[in-house]
Amino acid sequence: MRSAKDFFRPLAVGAPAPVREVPLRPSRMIHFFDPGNEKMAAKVPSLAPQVDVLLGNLEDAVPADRKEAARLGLVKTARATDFGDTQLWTRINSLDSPWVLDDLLTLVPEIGDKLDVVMVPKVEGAQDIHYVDRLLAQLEAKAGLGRPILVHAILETATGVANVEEIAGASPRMQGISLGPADLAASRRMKTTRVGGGHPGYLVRADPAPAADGGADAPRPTFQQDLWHYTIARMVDACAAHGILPYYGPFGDIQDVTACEDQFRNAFLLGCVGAWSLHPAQIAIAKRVFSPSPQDVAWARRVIAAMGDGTGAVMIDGKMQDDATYKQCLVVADLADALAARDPELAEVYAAATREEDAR
Ligand SMILES: CC(=O)SCCNC(=O)CCNC(=O)[C@H](O)C(C)(C)COP(=O)(O)OP(=O)(O)OC[C@H]1O[C@@H](n2cnc3c(N)ncnc32)[C@H](O)[C@@H]1OP(=O)(O)O
Ligand SMILES: CC(=O)C(=O)O
Ligand SMILES: [Mg+2]
Repeated sequence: MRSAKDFFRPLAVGAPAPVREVPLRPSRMIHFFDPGNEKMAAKVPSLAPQVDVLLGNLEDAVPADRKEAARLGLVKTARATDFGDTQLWTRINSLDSPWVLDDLLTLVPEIGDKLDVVMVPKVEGAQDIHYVDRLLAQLEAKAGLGRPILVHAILETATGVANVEEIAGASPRMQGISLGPADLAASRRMKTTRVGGGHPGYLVRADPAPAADGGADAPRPTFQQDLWHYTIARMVDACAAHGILPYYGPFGDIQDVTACEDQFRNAFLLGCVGAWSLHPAQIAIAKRVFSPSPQDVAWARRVIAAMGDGTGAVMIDGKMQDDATYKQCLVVADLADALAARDPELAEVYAAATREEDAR
């Protein structure tokens, strides 16, 4: 293991210094597009102002015989597009694939100055991050880049989940982790064929009713459970412990916008900052879910104002507030401020709700 003293030294002579804090830029939706698909790539300039992150996908969903076209398409799109303050990410091919080396050897020199984050699939442990970390440093030095490209890991193997804490802390380059429910299900030999979401067979059943209410013959309600709760919670803790950001990944049933919203909201409430959008229809869902509600923002701001220096206890509308609720409210209010800085419409919605709360 590297000494803590060396952790923030560049891994190659001439490479930019590692970041000390992950930049908290809004990333409510990581919008996937296939850069080799000309129709999709043509939509990038109009999508850029609508999303927080655009991700050129080179891995799964890109056919094997289109890998090179996707890589070159990403170079072309990145060069031709003004992304404004929208981030540009890429998902490279997996580290055991025949394409990943060329992905990195092409992208860093060609568009390294435009790439914010490289997403690495099927990460199994710290060793995978260390490999990418050193290679990126060498390539950044060679390309003369002035800032480091950050790294995002997909949690999608059983071994990766077992090692999630060491992955989260493997490098100052680590920006965040996304849940990859499809590959993870396969790796664990789960018996679901969906991309994320629940399964009607994964449930608990109420006890039989008392004899007076029909006993064993009475219907027994069932309650569907969340297949992903354990993994998301573990991922959130690992990320929070290492100061990086957790994300829910993809929801494959594009037409089921209701269940998509539920899955995203569960992740938001548990601590995730965003999710992937695979189709334009999922962009608005992620934007809605991962922006705190105006009522929650107004309430949080009211508690913060009432708590002064954040210590002690006060009563607001019959509810006790203290140092801990103050911190909870700061999470919501700080997120709202960051989103409002990027989105004037949202800023106005939050301001109006705050005025209304203050007037009560
Ligand atoms: C498990 C994982 O690894 S998940 C991550 C990997 N998967 C992906 O990246 C998938 C990305 N998404 C897609 O490939 C597509 O959305 C699909 C295949 C799911 C559906 O595509 P289509 O059948 O074309 O959907 P649909 O007909 O509804 O598309 C409507 C329009 O949106 C466009 N569109 C669809 N998805 C996207 C996208 N992600 N970005 C930009 N435009 C898109 C289509 O090109 C189409 O354009 P048009 O109206 O000009 O013809
Ligand atoms: C996200 C992803 O890659 C997966 O679910 O497999
Ligand atoms: Mg996957």
